[in-house]
Amino acid sequence: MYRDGAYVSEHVRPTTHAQIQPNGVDLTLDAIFEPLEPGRITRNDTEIGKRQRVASAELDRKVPETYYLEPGGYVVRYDEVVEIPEGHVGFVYPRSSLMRNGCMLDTAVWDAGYEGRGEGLLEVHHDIELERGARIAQLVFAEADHEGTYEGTYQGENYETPRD
Ligand SMILES: O=c1ccn([C@H]2C[C@H](O)[C@@H](COP(=O)(O)OP(=O)(O)OP(=O)(O)O)O2)c(=O)[nH]1
Repeated sequence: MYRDGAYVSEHVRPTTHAQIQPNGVDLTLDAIFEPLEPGRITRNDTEIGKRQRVASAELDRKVPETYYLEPGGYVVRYDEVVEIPEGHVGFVYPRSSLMRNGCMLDTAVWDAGYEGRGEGLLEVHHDIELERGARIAQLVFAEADHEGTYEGTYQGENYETPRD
């Protein structure tokens, strides 16, 4: 069974009322990165290739900061710290407005016990303007059996990353 948005919001911080949806909680955009060098995935190891943070558009000196993105693949970091409670698995979907504008978010499985500010792959098929702090995704929780809890590489990721 999927949990309701109010339950999910107890595990996402900070959360404003506007982020709480009937079936989940919207996640907002913090930073955007562009992969620069090849990464590597072997049988025993994973290496994330060097990447560069995308600067916000200087055009019009928009406040809050706004990113103007041309077609390509970008890695986005969400602003909220997410905690996946035991007995659950998390899934992130794109906000439909993103999709309707010709963009897509590709996401993987969010494991029970994971805590951090996660990332997703933003596919831009058509130029788009995204404000930093805009809602771009929605996190939902499904009840799930599991053996053990998440203890991988990304546990606690970006926890301390300052929001500059
Ligand atoms: O779209 C996603 C999906 C998952 N995660 C977070 C939550 C998840 O629990 C963690 C690790 O994901 P995964 O287990 O897929 O990572 P991995 O590549 O297998 O690395 P490791 O084995 O070190 O966990 O990353 C994200 O930030 N974005």
